[in-house]
Amino acid sequence: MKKIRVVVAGPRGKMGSEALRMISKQDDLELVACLDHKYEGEYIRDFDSLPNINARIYTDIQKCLSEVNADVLVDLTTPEYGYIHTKTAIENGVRPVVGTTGFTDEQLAELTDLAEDKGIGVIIAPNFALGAVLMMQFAKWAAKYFPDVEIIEKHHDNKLDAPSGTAVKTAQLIQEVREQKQQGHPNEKETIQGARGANFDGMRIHSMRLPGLVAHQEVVFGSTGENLTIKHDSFHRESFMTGVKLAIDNVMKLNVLVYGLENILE
Ligand SMILES: NC(=O)C1=CN([C@@H]2O[C@H](COP(=O)(O)OP(=O)(O)OC[C@H]3O[C@@H](n4cnc5c(N)ncnc54)[C@H](O)[C@@H]3O)[C@@H](O)[C@H]2O)C=CC1
Ligand SMILES: O=C(O)C1=N[C@H](C(=O)O)C[C@H](O)C1
Repeated sequence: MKKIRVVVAGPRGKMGSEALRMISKQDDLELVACLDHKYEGEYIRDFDSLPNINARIYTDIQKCLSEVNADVLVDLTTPEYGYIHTKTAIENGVRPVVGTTGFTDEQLAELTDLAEDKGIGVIIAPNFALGAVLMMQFAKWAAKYFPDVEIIEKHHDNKLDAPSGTAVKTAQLIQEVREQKQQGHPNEKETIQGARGANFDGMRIHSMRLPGLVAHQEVVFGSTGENLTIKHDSFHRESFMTGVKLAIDNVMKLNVLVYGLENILE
């Protein structure tokens, strides 16, 4: 069996280290290298907290991709470097699977065009947890009938981007079906700036950051005399790994960029 040769960017992070553990258990995946911003030339096996894998760490993506003959780059880093890594991977014919959130609309559009030009598969998934993907789909369905909606996302306090990628993707999916509407009282005024949350096409997104949280979201719909709440919780980062594996397998069959795991679920 030919194994898929994978590079992981961000191997010491919360998600990256979980991805290494997942990859180490798969017969059809091989971790061939990692990208970090330090520890050039060291090996994953030398870190006590990481699985015993004989993969070298590179700090220069160009050098890494020219030496290791990778099929897929899994990026779990930061918005700034995730974008650079994704672009460089596409330019080098390596298929990116990107969990990193916080890309701008312009960056997503540019990467979409680049993938199309090169005819290369890319998956950018703001959330790899299957339950979260279903939560977003259920919210899209509900929004056809309930145009009054607010999104509350709750994350650990080491998160760099707000709102979360999942909240933005949820709002985008809702926007596709929701009748355009400015919610709340037409004359409402914030006496403290930000009190009503971020405004996405008239919908409000509220971001909580607290120690102890992992990744949680509620989509709350309001109507006369009733509320509907669609809720998802990730209590452990293992919850994202089924989706990461699915994305690695599927990106090998694609020749365009897809944004959201729902596009590859049967
Ligand atoms: N799509 C999904 O299902 C999920 C996405 N995420 C996203 O994944 C990203 C990472 O999240 P966490 O693991 O929680 O963060 P983290 O802070 O634990 O890990 C990020 C890692 O990236 C590394 N890094 C920073 N600059 C780098 C560079 N230039 N090259 C290589 N590595 C670099 C850091 O050293 C760190 O180890 C975030 O954008 C987060 O929003 C997180 C959870 C699930
Ligand atoms: O940073 C995180 O932790 C997460 N980020 C993703 C997001 O921004 O939606 C996915 C998940 O919510 C965890």
